[in-house]
Amino acid sequence: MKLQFSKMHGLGNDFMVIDGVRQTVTLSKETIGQLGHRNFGVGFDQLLLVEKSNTPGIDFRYRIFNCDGSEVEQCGNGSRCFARFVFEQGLTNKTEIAVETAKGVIYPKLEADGNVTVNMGVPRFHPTEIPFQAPEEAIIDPLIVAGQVHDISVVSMGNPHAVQVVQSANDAPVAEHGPLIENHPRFPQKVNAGFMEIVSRTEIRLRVFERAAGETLACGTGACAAVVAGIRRGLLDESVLVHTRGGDLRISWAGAAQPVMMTGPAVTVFTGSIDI
Ligand SMILES: N[C@H](CCC[C@H](N)C(=O)O)C(=O)O
Repeated sequence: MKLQFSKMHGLGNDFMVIDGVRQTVTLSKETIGQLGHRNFGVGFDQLLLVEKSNTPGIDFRYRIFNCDGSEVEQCGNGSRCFARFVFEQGLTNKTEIAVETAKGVIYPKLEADGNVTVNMGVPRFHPTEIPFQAPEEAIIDPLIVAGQVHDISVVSMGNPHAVQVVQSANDAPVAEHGPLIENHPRFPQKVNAGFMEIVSRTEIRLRVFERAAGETLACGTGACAAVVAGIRRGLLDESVLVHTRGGDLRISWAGAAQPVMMTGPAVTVFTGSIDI
């Protein structure tokens, strides 16, 4: 079968985006892993699958697979690319859409300046919603990593995040501690590990060691989780500029029970096809 796709990225977090509306797409975990391989396949951090939705008021279904083939609940940088893809491909003429994911509905909007703003939904904090093994919800939890106690903040944006504050994002032990946090036994479904440097109350630098993908140049849900964690810790104001290695995101959160808003770019690199 010849599979049509677009190769896209959001701040260097890159995606293979597939139209599952006009194509019949059935991909095994193994096939996705092969497609995700950067030498033997297309190469991507995540594969994004566009599907029809049968839910009234919802425009599309959005499925996300890490490059190892594991299906996950949410992808922030991918949501911006998703919105650009369905518009560019003529799957919709709407610049503001409702998209259902494995955990909730998000609302991307194509802005006139070329950026995409996404209502990423309400963050969750209870251990059972992360999931995370802890007796109760807390703003900070101690986590032993490499024999040292690290103060983390757990946040779910649909997918799980463990965020810590570091003096310098550039010097943070991302390669060493990222995998230890990702695979920590207190996270039964593993976790994305964020390393946040507070530049000011309205600016951070962030690196994220992503679950099943390793460190990416940017992580949209990671940026949302980091800003929410910083606001809950009293370190950040409502609207924050997030510097990632791939570029900048604007994240804002008005507090409990409010959605997190994310604004950033979405780029189509090329369109192609591959026989699978
Ligand atoms: N690796 C993540 C999924 C991709 C999230 C990231 N690419 C984003 O932009 O939010 C996870 O396993 O939860």
